[in-house]
Amino acid sequence: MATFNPRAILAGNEPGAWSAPVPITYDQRDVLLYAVGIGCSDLRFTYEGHPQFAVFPSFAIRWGSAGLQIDRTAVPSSPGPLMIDAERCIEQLAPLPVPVGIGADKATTVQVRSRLLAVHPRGKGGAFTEFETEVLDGAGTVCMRITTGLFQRGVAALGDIAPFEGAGTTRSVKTEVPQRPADVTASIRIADNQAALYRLSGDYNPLHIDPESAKFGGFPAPILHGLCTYGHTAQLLTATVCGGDPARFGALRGRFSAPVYPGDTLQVLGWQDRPGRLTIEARVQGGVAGDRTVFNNAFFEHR
Ligand SMILES: C/C=C/C(=O)SCCNC(=O)CCNC(=O)[C@H](O)C(C)(C)COP(=O)(O)OP(=O)(O)OC[C@H]1O[C@@H](n2cnc3c(N)ncnc32)[C@H](O)[C@@H]1OP(=O)(O)O
Repeated sequence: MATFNPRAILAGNEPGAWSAPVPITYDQRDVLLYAVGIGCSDLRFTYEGHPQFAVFPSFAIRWGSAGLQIDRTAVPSSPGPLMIDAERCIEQLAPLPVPVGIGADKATTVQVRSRLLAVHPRGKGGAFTEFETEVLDGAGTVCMRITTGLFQRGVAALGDIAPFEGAGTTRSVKTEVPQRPADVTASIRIADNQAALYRLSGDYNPLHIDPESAKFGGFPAPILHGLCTYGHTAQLLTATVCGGDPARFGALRGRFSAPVYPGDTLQVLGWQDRPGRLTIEARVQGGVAGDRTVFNNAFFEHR
């Protein structure tokens, strides 16, 4: 029977060691493809000839846990479609460098390092694992700080995993949505082929395209990447709250509380809870899975 001891790595509930930084290179095509993958239509993010062409801040989200060699004596795994994205936070400290063209010679390079933050058992034989990632530009400035939360489902049923004690300090937050009407609302229909488009940014998990994999994962149809939901939420908030200015994006955190399907209409609601910060929730009405809250325990910080 597999046993896990995250305490061996997360002694005193402190984060694990940082990985060695890994270089990651991207060009304008990667930036453009990501922007359309999250439903952007603002030319600042979708046209390299725009005078304020910029990398959309959540572009970095794909690098969560980059560089980390995961120790499987500490972190349970669940195979393929049974592992799902659970939470994310991205904090922008400085803009990501903008590549000057398309092709390897025009690409820009950042350094990315990660560390393990926490591993905790969750009911029904599941586990919740969190990592922290930093993205550094060529001058060594930390541009982005990312927290990645993954939910390993069904590990007990699959691997008969012995109960284990959690370790580390979670970054999860609980937020209550006010009863009053939202101060900000924005919505977008997720295109039928959005997951097929988003996966071209590098997340080829078949859960998002192959009906058989979706069935194995317990879903009636392929579900949207959590990071695609996150990106849509981020771009709607940037457009609505920040006038489309990426420099005003501070941080976006939240939990993927229920799956989104291509064809759903995503509605993002925000309640100003203090200057520069909104409590956020995203909802879907109807569709394959009926009315549901799909992104909660969430906030957006802006400048
Ligand atoms: C590689 C994959 C890529 C992807 O992109 S996957 C697509 C994006 N992700 C999703 O669509 C996930 C949507 N979320 C869900 O379907 C559900 O959400 C979960 C299956 C993750 C969990 O649901 P359930 O098993 O019914 O859990 P519970 O009974 O509601 O809660 C059990 C404990 O787990 C915590 N929890 C629930 N959801 C999450 C989450 N998303 N992230 C972190 N923790 C979660 C709760 O708090 C609670 O814990 P406490 O008993 O200690 O209170």
